[in-house]
Amino acid sequence: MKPIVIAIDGPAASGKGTLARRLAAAFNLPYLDTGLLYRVVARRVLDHGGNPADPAIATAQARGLGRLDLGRDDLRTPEVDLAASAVASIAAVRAALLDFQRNFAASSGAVLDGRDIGTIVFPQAAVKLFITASLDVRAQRRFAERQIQGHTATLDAVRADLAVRDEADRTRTAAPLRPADDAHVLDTSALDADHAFAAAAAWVNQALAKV
Ligand SMILES: Nc1ncnc2c1ncn2[C@@H]1O[C@H](COP(=O)(O)OP(=O)(O)OP(=O)(O)O)[C@@H](O)[C@H]1O
Ligand SMILES: Nc1ccn([C@@H]2O[C@H](COP(=O)(O)O)[C@@H](O)[C@H]2O)c(=O)n1
Repeated sequence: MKPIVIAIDGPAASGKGTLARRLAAAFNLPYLDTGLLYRVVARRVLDHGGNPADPAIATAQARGLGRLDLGRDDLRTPEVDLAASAVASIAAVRAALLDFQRNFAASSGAVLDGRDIGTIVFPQAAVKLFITASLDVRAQRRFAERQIQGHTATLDAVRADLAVRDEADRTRTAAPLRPADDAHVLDTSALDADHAFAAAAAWVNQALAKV
């Protein structure tokens, strides 16, 4: 198969990562969760006692990011959720992370998920998907996930965290969250993961038939 890039964007907990991992396995492509990059930058700023909204501090941490940082097990806390959204609104942080994302797909193609993959990182991607679901459905899914992991956050707190991040991600000046003009939009509010995968795989096969 010719290496292709599959770009997947959407709001928090919409199911991007679940879908991206399945597509990567099915089409034999490497997978990058780009949210992790912003989470690592945020984690590093917090570790140094810095303010995630401070452009100089956040950009310095983004420039020093290493591949090993992505394996940290302390990147998915509520504190890091909000700090990641803060560092992600800084244009210089985003610029510092662009090469990493593009290099990731350079030799073999890739599936990447995030907020600006189809609009900024890979505007020429062979397939662009925008995965969404209602706030209530996303909150319920994330809440259930966090309960299994033993977290104590309430459903209301999880919903509030998602709403705050969505608003910040959609309204920022730097690479705001939005579907690319040529993205396939998939609302998974009433779709389980198998049906979401089937719809997305059909779009990928359509695109592959053209390359
Ligand atoms: N179509 C679906 N139906 C039901 N549950 C789903 C579906 N897709 C994903 N999930 C579940 O919803 C939760 C969030 O999914 P996932 O982590 O893939 O979202 P995400 O968009 O990648 O989130 P984030 O932006 O925080 O990285 C997970 O528990 C996952 O198992
Ligand atoms: N391409 C991306 C990916 C992520 N972000 C920001 O990071 C936050 C955490 O991302 P998750 O996918 O792990 O939820 C997210 O809220 C965004 O602010 C981004 O800007 N661009």
